[in-house]
Amino acid sequence: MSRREMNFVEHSTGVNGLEKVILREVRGFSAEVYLYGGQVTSWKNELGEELLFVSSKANFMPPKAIRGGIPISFPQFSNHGFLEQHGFARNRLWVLDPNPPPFPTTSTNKAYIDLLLKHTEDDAKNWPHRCEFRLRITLGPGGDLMLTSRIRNTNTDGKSFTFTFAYHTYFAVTDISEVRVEGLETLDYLDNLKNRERFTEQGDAITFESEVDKVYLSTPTKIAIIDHERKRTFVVRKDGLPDAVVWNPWDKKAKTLSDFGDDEYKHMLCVEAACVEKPITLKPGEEWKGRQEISAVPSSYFSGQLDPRRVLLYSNP
Ligand SMILES: O=P(O)(O)OC[C@H]1O[C@@H](O)[C@H](O)[C@@H](O)[C@@H]1O
Repeated sequence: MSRREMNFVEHSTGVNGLEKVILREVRGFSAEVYLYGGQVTSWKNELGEELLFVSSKANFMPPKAIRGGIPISFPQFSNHGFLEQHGFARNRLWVLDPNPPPFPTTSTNKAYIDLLLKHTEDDAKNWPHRCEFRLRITLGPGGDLMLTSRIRNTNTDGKSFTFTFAYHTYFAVTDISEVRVEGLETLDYLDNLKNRERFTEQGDAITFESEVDKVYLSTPTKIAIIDHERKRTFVVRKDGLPDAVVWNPWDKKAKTLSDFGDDEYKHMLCVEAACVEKPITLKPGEEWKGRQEISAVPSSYFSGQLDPRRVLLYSNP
């Protein structure tokens, strides 16, 4: 199919009648986004292989968040505050943004949508602020998936607000015990399993043999997740998001999650571009931007560095 005939953006109905949007690119890549949560729930390569994990037990039913894909933690990461766990953005109905402010750079991407989350009077009871959260989700011609969040303080009472944030990305992996994460070695992290105590990561790349729930601090902008068995490497690139959360519930915790299969921990790993340690403060009228771009490449392309041809070809803004 030629690029001109292609339907890059299709509006459709998903599980339980929830509205979703399918993004497609010419070579066969696709992604699905639910308006509920403003949440990516599928990202497939040109062979139709699913790259994100969504639990077989996920509830696609408000008010619970969808377990898998890319939920958004806002305005509170996890339980680091007095709001509901991971904030409210992941269990609100977003709307299509009819008139998003332009991005400073022009791009020829066609498979994208703009979503908007407006803070309701109801939400304001728990979080007494006004804000506009604009989310652009783009599927690039090379299959890369880009999420850009623009959050603006629209308070009219002159008050600033403060938030923490994460793109809670669930990557699909073949076997967690054969997975390695590169880019976080020797960094400091807060261990959520040890009262957020601060430690320093030792040695080599990170591997997995038990529950992990860590917030790595001030990480490089590029992190690689290597799935040895599938010979696939996910590359996470991030901007405006200094931290990175790594989470896998392992067997015991998995059993306590009602929307997560007992053995599913073997096939997922969350690596989350985040801003946790130093919350962001916005004055009225100010805007913050945070961006995550993920790509999946054959592992042979990755040897400590991204393949330079891909970087040149697909580094879209
Ligand atoms: O079950 P939830 O609310 O989606 O959270 C899942 C996990 O999300 C991670 O980001 C947190 O670090 C964990 O502490 C938490 O358990």
